[in-house]
Amino acid sequence: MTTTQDPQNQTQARLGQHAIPSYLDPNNIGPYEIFLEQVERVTPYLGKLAYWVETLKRPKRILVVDVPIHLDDGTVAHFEGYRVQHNTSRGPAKGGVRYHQDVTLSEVMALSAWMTIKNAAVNLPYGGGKGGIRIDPRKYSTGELERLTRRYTTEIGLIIGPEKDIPAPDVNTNPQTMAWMMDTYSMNVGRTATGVVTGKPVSLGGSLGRGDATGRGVFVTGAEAMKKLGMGLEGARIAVQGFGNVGNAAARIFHDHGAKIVAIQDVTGTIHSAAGIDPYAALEHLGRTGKITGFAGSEELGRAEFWGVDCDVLIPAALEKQITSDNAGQIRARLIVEGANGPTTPAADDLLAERGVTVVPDVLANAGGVTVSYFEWVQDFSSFFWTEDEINARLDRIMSEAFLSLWDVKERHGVTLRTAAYIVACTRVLEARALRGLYP
Ligand SMILES: NC(=O)C1=CN([C@@H]2O[C@H](COP(=O)(O)OP(=O)(O)OC[C@H]3O[C@@H](n4cnc5c(N)ncnc54)[C@H](OP(=O)(O)O)[C@@H]3O)[C@@H](O)[C@H]2O)C=CC1
Ligand SMILES: O=C(O)CCC(=O)C(=O)O
Repeated sequence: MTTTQDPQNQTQARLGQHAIPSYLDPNNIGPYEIFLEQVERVTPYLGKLAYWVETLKRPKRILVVDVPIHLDDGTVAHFEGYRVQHNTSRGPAKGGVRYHQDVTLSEVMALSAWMTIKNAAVNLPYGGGKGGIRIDPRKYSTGELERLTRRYTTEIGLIIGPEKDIPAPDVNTNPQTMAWMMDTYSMNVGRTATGVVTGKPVSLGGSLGRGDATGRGVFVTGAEAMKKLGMGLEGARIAVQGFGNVGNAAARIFHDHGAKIVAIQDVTGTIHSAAGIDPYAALEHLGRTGKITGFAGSEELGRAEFWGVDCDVLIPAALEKQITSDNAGQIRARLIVEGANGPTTPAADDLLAERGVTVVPDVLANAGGVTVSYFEWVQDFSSFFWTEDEINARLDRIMSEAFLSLWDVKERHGVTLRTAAYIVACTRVLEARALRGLYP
């Protein structure tokens, strides 16, 4: 643990600095507070590298941009956009772009920092970055979203690029968004630069397998954890929060391997069926009706009831801070596999650990997406494309090996899998920092 005798802490005190940057509200830090707490927890395990730990607490670069667009009615609207490069010690920044009405600087900082940890935990040659625009995209037309995306790309064009920072899809963005970003960046630099974003359509240099990659990684790490816990896949009862890119792919792949999806929650509601929900049919129902509720053979539950559903595995695949000290005690699953970024607060983590619930943390469980993004980037550079079988085989191997090696670290130190992931990732990032040194 860091102490006041620690010379680095004395330096911080002399400078009048502390962990919370002045551009965040100290009384309401937001999601970045979770990340700071996670760094605090890992510091005692970093040995001499703890000397560099302040590096992790401060993002390397933050760009806040104004994104003005013409709406369809001829008026002008301004939106707040962000791109945060948390760390680039191990390579270019890498991470998605989120469109959501609740996006804040603190949230993008946290998401960017989690990318640093995730990329290092699975040993991809990247730092961490993330972007976002504070907008409810459901209220805007396709044309308005295209203008928004193109203007945002131009504004952040100062700091992105195939060798600098490579965006990808996240909540409410998709391959079409990436196609617009790629095209705008390419027009601005005067050449077709497919490697500037990943998660593109396959016909524009995207990779086969990227669509389902995050959900597939959730499945692979979840299945490995089940083996360790002596749980069988056949008939295992799964509850999924969030039925978008990550949640629905994870549900489909677990279903394909004999597990039973017993509950699904999204923004529109919660459905439950002890007999099991066919996720393919639920997806078709969602596409046709615009909501998950009303699915044949299921009953509707209240939002809070979702957390108490009788299940073996819980997959939060929506947003941050969903599992808190208020609902962690109700969770009946033995295993939680975090498809979302930051779904569990540190206080809830402690409660779950006390209750013997195993958590496969976001920085491992949902790393399948960025892993196939890495494959896409490599394919774009070499202009040589792999088959879907090759991609899936490489993805499965990376995810399984990362899980097994982090499980060993967890056993060796007697810590949670999250702390194990942070030990490995922070060590890799800070080793790179120390080797590169400071200039001059
Ligand atoms: N896409 C990717 O490759 C990766 C994504 N992630 C993380 O996974 C999570 C989900 O991302 P992704 O699937 O891409 O996003 P999507 O936009 O595709 O889907 C988000 C899903 O979450 C639901 N949702 C949003 N808010 C709530 C809420 N308050 N309660 C319940 N459900 C909610 C949405 O419901 P509705 O559709 O009704 O709005 C939707 O089903 C995020 O945390 C993201 O950062 C992590 C790694 C990679
Ligand atoms: O594919 C990527 O580059 C990043 C995906 C992402 O945003 C995430 O893992 O949270």
